[in-house]
Amino acid sequence: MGSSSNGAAPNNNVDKGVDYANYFCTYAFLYHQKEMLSDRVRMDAYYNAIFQNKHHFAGKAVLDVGTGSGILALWSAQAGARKVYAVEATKMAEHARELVKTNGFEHVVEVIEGSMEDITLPEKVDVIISEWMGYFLLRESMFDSVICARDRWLNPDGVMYPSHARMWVAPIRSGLVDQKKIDYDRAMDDWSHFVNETKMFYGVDMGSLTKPFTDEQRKYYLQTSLWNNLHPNQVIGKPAVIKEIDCLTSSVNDLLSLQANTSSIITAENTRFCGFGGWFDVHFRGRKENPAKNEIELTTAPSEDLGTHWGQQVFLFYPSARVSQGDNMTMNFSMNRSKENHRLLEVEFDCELRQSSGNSLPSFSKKFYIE
Ligand SMILES: C[S@@+](CC[C@H](N)C(=O)[O-])C[C@H]1O[C@@H](n2cnc3c(N)ncnc32)[C@H](O)[C@@H]1O
Repeated sequence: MGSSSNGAAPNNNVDKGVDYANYFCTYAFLYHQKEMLSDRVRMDAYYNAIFQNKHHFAGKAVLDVGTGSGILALWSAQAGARKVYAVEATKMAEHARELVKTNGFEHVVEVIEGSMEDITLPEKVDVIISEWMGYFLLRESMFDSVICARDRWLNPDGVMYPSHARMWVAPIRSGLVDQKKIDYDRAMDDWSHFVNETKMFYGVDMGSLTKPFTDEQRKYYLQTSLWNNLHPNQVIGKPAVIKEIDCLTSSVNDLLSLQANTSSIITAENTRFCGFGGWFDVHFRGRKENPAKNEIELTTAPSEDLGTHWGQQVFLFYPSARVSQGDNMTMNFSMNRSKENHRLLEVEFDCELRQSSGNSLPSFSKKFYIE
């Protein structure tokens, strides 16, 4: 990432072996690639973005950052690309190479096994395509690698696929808030029995470990965000955008620490506020000088029919609070990367609820881990 021109390169000191074990290794399995390839919302969005905008691909050089099975590289070739460089860090590159061969595009797609940050291409490219989005958009921090690729290899008039991204949060109701408290209480009851029995039967007092065990369980059950497929009727307030990203210009520095002050009007009548749901969308718009003919959106918002494998991240507040239509929730949102693992995130909400009557409830805040 050394040649990044407009962003810091904070991950130069990441141990590659540890990063492989923690992150890349799952992508080497076909079952994991299949999960992404079976996500119809994701597949349709990328497919339509490419085939409804063939003018961006026909006769062009394309770079697919993190090609996985090679699907986006193959579609780019089918849409008429002159050359596609398909870069993949894991051994999945071998399967991608096989698919390129059996689908008859060996003369166009070159699969390169290696990390995007380390490899060299013989030319600059007209298009960078990548499916880099993690849970709540930025988990996995893979967009860093796309930024690195863009700064090194994209022609000055090149286009990014996707071109834009947004992060959203909204107040929600969810029965999970009670369930997680019950699970936590059970785990702590079980610990009490365990301490008593260990003392009684084996003569050792484990009581001094109650505090660290409590911290551990509290983090797991009450302070870690959850994957969930929310139904739209669980969203009880107006969703708010907390971050907008222009993939052509944003830098790694822009993503290291996010802050947003925003608010949401409660839209549901007399209900429970249980926390926040978070999701993202990405857009394929080309660039101003070379726009898409058909703009495509890929959204991971709560949906009645087809969800995505990203679902939504749910941040639960216990106990829940009664809210009513017209109440105003103000939020101070911040998000940082975990110090232990730059691919994981820590999120903090500072909130205040002003009721439609004019009363303000005491402010509340909570920190969550996205693991
Ligand atoms: C979310 S998957 C997408 C796979 C495929 N493009 C698709 O859309 O089905 C991301 C892929 O990028 C690869 N990857 C992530 N960071 C990379 C990097 N810095 N260099 C090369 N490959 C990378 C992962 O191993 C994984 O296979």
